[in-house]
Amino acid sequence: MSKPIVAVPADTCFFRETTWHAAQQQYVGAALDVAGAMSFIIPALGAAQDIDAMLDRVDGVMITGSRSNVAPALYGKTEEERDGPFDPGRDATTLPMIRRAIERGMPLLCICRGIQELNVALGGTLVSEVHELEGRIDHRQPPEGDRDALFVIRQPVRVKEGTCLADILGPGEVKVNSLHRQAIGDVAPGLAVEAIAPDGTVEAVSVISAKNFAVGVQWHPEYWAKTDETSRRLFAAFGDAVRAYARPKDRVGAATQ
Ligand SMILES: N[C@@H](CCC(=O)NCCCC(=O)O)C(=O)O
Repeated sequence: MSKPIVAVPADTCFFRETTWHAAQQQYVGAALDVAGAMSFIIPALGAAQDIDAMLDRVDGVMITGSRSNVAPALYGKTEEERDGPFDPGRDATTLPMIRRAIERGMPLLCICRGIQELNVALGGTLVSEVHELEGRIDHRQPPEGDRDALFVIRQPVRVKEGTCLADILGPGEVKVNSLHRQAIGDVAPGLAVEAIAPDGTVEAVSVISAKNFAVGVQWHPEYWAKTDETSRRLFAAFGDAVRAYARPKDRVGAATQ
């Protein structure tokens, strides 16, 4: 059986005087090395693309983190300067892809911005500048250091009993990294909260009606997926789901050879 393939929606980036559609090495590398899945990076071109035609050709969807934020208008909020930076092309691609992947029963892993997109896609809201909210801790990346320092494993989160995540990680406390200014506000109907930070910030959710693995995490399991057991287990579970989803299609392929 060839390695399964996951769709990875790109960020819109601008460098060398032009626009690129890109995904970071840490995500596609963890998908290949730990989940055992190849990545098709999907341009952030929104409705101009046939989402179903793309999903027909993959075995799962991984929504990555990004420094950009979901447009506030998508969750009924008036836009403020502090809500940016934005990536409307990514929003226009990820939100319909998330909804369609769930409807089709495809494995779905949403990371950091990805959990925020999952929540908005299903009707929830976000809060900005979490660290300024009463009783909340600072979830932003550490103020300095190299990339390893920014993604250091440092924050406790509690995985709730009886959840999808508890089946993968075990219930109780795990340590994660944290690099986000926004967080889930109103949890979307159809999402179950699976893990929370000590200040009550939602750190993981799952799709209640999902016919497959459909999990969002606010932290970054991709970064230490090879060496951190909590991170590794999450990516391994995603890979198992993607391979199981691919198997029937692989048999069809073999049958027609
Ligand atoms: N922009 C959102 C989501 C944060 C996120 O995905 N961070 C990852 C970026 C880290 C990096 O790649 O440098 C928020 O701030 O909440």
